[in-house]
Amino acid sequence: MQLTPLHIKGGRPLSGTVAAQHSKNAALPVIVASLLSSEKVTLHGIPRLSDVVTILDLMHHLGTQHVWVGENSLELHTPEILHNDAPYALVSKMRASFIVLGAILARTGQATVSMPGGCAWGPRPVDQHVKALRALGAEITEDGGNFDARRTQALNGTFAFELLTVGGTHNAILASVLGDGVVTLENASIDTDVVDMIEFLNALGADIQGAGTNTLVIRGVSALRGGAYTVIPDRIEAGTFMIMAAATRSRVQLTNIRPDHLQAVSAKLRDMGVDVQEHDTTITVDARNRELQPVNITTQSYPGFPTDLQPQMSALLATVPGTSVVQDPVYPDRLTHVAELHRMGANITVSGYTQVIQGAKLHAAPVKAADLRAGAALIIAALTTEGETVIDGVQYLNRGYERLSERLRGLGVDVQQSELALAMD
Ligand SMILES: CC(=O)N[C@H]1[C@@H](OP(=O)(O)OP(=O)(O)OC[C@H]2O[C@@H](n3ccc(=O)[nH]c3=O)[C@H](O)[C@@H]2O)O[C@H](CO)[C@@H](O)[C@@H]1O
Ligand SMILES: C=C(OP(=O)(O)O)C(=O)O
Repeated sequence: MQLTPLHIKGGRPLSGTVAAQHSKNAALPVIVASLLSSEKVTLHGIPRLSDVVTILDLMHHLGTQHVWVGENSLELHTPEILHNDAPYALVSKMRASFIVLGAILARTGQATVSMPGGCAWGPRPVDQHVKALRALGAEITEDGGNFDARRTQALNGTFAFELLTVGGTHNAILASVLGDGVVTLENASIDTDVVDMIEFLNALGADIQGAGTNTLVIRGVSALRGGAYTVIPDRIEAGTFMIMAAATRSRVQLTNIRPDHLQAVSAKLRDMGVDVQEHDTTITVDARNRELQPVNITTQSYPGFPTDLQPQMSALLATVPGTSVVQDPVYPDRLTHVAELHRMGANITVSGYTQVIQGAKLHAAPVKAADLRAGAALIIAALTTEGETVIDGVQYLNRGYERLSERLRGLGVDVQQSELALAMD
């Protein structure tokens, strides 16, 4: 869907308080995990995002009935799986959809799921998802861009991931929860979004030990019951607002925060000279009257500095005098923001996954987001300029930021856009 561009007039500080939304990347797997129960599940803290609409379309195809029972609360019910397949048209829109493979396989013993579509910034393989399921006893064939997975008995045994993968860990857990097997996953992801899905599944009666460590032990159970669960706050969205406050030399308070999930971001902003104060569920970022310092950043799996905040941080550093080096080995091609920042006067040299950034004063320009976090980076850059920046590609922002222009306005940003009316039913 093509949406009207954002028009942002920057050059003035932000102020006030913004409540972080609940986590997109935790909500999506929790929604998918509800497929493992035939009973009703109520989820709170589901952000109203286009990615949520996409996953609900796919769930509808699989046999899930859903109803919004509050602004951010969703009731899901999958009495039975009506279709064992996730076709390309539904999976290609969003890579996270691929984890329905494990869930359908667990519930029915057979699943056909299309290979996830190529992402805006480069290749994102699923070899570890497939290796894990095969090692645990599933038969998987690949034909015409589809994976066909079958199991004749419950998954069982041990698999050690060759690298840390959030989605691969989600998929292997989902495939192992039901049945009479015992699965051990080694070198599993300790990402907050994996821990959240495990806590949700355990609340429904699953037996998964080791959440937040690299070794997970999943003892299969015969069925999951229904229940209610609240998804964690969105650390990436919160981090985006923190970086925005630093870039505009402002003081902003964030509520609905898990400060422990944002340690790497808080530490980097403090290294730059920003005052970051943490309380139980709030963070206050104060960069007023500060001369920020350049820093070097290398992305890592959680709890390291997240790749999902790399473009935003690069935009901030593009305005900070001195030389910063930003490296993103997690997604070496995640660089679509760079050419657009160049249009705004940024001095960024790219070599492989390394950006060498010389801070400069940016100016307004028409720019285009090619993916979600690149769009956020362009907003951050626009807020530092005096003129009006027109940002196209708004549909990507609606994948991950709830009511964004309204919330930016709440912080004093001069932003114009026809608000997106998402079809959320
Ligand atoms: C919807 C969602 O939650 N998306 C997040 C999730 O994506 P996603 O779950 O796709 O990311 P992964 O953690 O799987 O990817 C991490 C690294 O492992 C590699 N890899 C992954 C799987 C595999 O089978 N083979 C392989 O080589 C990837 O190319 C990447 O270099 O975690 C990423 C890393 O924190 C975030 O950027 C995404 O926002
Ligand atoms: C990259 C992201 O999402 P996805 O993995 O769905 O592309 C993201 O949330 O930044």
